[in-house]
Amino acid sequence: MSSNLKQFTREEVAKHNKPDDLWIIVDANVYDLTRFKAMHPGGLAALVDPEVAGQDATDVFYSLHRTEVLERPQYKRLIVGRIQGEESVFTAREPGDLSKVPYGEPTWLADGYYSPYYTEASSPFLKLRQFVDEYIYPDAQAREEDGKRPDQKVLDKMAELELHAMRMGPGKHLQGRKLMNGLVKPEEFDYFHELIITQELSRCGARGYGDGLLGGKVIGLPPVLNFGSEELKKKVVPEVLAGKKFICLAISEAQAGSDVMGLQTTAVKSEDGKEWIINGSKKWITNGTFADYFTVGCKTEDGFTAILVERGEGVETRQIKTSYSSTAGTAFITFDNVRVPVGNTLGEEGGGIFVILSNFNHERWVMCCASARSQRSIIEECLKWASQRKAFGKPLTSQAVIRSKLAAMIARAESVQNWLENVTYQMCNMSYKQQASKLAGQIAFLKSYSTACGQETARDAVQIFGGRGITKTGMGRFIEHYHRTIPFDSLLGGAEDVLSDLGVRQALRGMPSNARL
Ligand code: HEM
Repeated sequence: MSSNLKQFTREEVAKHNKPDDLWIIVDANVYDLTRFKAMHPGGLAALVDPEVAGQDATDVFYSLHRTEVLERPQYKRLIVGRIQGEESVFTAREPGDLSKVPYGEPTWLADGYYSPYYTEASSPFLKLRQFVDEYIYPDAQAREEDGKRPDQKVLDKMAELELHAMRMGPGKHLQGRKLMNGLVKPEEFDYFHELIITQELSRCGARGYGDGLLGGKVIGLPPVLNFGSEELKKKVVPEVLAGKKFICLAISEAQAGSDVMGLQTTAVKSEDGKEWIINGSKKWITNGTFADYFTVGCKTEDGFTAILVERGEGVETRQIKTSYSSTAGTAFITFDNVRVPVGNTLGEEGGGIFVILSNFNHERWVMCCASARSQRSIIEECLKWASQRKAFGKPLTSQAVIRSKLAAMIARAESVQNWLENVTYQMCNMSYKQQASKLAGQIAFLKSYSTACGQETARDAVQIFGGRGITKTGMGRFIEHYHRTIPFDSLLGGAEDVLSDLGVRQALRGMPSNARL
């Protein structure tokens, strides 16, 4: 494009400085705004200002607009030429590009840094960056606008790479699958690969959409995979891992959340003993509005039992309006005399607690992966904004208070990522049973620490962005989104305080009886 552009000198551009003949320079490109000026969302006055009309408006432009504004075709068309002998400096990133912004990538991806954890086998996963940029990011942004569930085409594309299967972690369910078009052998796939997948998906910048992308499966399918009958698995697992059907985990209720034993949904056997009859309701169920299957925690004669319910007669789902988008399909669900074959029992009757608890570690660890990556994206936004925004004639970075907030954010994100990688390394080397006993406390701490860090970073980011940090469009849109949705992270999978307490209780249980000061 650059070679075909007409070349102008700055003096030539300066002659076009009237409302009926209005040019400006942004990043070496010459824009004719004569007809656009009346439609400019920032108003006419900003453009006809003598400091702007006919002048180089690069600095003022970038202190008010995101680069992506100039990428929109309707604005690209306003370019009439290029300043002689100059090139554009601020290029939009290409799909798959790594960030060059310091701390914009974890060290294993940052130029010139090393990692003890990532090997050659991890590198194919970089291809995922391009996939996310090309397919997931645009759908995430569009669905964030219209609130609809993720496009089936995106889910199908993810299935082609076996992303749905890989998000369940290493295990038998990967056997015979061509992961990332064969780049990684199923037996080589480990938790670091899964960490990368979760972190790359979180880069879509839309919290609710991330959950809409079969988030319910990550927590709802493991009980079927690990505790379902062969017949049940044969029916459910292939269609869920192909992205064709949604499953969700339905545990919390209006009257009981963290208090799993206080749940009131009941399942009683039919007279012939062949069916469960389920009655009750569930609340805040991710993906519930569009789920085909529900892994439901029920009170039964013997205690608490996990049962798989298929959408059908007596199952009603209703959207809950949460502080994030309806893309996640967060539902209130009612079960009204729902009849389910007894073969749908997951694990032992009365053994539901074990079934549900056995997945908590993995679920919380996934949340930590996402949290660490989202914090990093916020740092990148803040570093860019603070560098390009001028206040009192100087970039925001010249203010010590801004630098101090950036320092705290970076320290938080790096500590979360480094702790996370250490825990991930332990997971790769421990059996599932060892993980359950040795890592439950560590992961609970890490989860509550990550989300506490995320909340502080969100608050600092809003202070750095000012009013834009609470504005849904424009420069601060990702900050507004993050700040609005971050409390959710601190609740799901166990509220912050509950998890910290769990971590301490686990530690106390491990205290040697002969330990004395
Ligand atoms: C190629 C030239 C320009 C284009 C295509 C353009 C386009 C836009 C768009 C799309 C918005 C809406 C905000 C958003 O969604 O990000 C906007 C806002 C704005 N623009 Fe421009 N603009 C241009 C140049 C300028 C210049 C040179 C100024 C100089 C002061 C300016 C001042 C503003 C202001 C003050 C706002 C409101 C910002 C806010 O609400 O925070 N624009 N512009």
